[in-house]
Amino acid sequence: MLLQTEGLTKSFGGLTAVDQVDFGIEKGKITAIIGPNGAGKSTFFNLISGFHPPSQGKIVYNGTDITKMKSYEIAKLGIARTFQTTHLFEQSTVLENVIIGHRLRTKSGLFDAIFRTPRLKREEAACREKASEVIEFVGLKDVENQLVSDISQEAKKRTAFALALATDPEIVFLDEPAAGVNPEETDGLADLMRKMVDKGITVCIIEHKMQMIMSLADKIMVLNYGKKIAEGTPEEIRNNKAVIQAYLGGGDDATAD
Ligand SMILES: Nc1ncnc2c1ncn2[C@@H]1O[C@H](COP(=O)(O)OP(=O)(O)OP(=O)(O)O)[C@@H](O)[C@H]1O
Repeated sequence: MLLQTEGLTKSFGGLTAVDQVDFGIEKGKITAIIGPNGAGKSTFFNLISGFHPPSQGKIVYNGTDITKMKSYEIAKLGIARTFQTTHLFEQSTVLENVIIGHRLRTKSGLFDAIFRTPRLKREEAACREKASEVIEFVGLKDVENQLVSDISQEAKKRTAFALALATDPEIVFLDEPAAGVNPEETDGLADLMRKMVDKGITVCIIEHKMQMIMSLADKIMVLNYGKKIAEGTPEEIRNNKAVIQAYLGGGDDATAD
């Protein structure tokens, strides 16, 4: 397993958002995390990417215990995540957004910026090159100089992917990559995820669009009230009684596409 959690738990006051979750993510595969609203999916992502410290349990990545690491240390190991498109700078271009995102993760500090050191110049050139490469990869070359406020929701999603890819990750965590886009655009984003896997990147997604998940994922984990209630192939999950009960019982919208 590329990434493994053991007894992973997060409590917020009296509420256990993630409850004793043991789960493994296999290298080179697409893994999906599903579950009714409030099931703990985003919190699970936040624990893995170091945005919240776990209350209990362990996270092991490539043999390294990352449980207590800070988010920037985890990012350096090759773990990336996307944020909602609302995190993009609307009044900057696609290219600028990707460059800024990349710059935030490179090393030079205020000293370099004031004195325009060779290191800064080298890093700027490398950032531009990398940004250009990932923009091409996600299919946004033709809109790279447009303001984010002027591009479609699908293109914003692709920009969010590009931001994550600019750090050269081994694994990317995508939080609802297809929320708010139409079925055709959803297919395009699914193709992009497959292309990422073909490039050797391991993909883990949270998504409510079941049709997409069922055709895309190699493995699915289902959370409900913070607990893992099932894991398996799409076929196994489709026929799992506990899963059907969780969705029907919760009146969730997850079956709608
Ligand atoms: N920072 C926080 N402080 C307190 N409670 C939180 C915090 N983050 C999440 N929660 C709670 O933890 C539970 C799980 O939330 P989480 O966002 O992880 O669920 P989710 O499965 O991603 O839901 P959705 O599908 O609606 O996005 C919810 O009850 C939520 O209110």
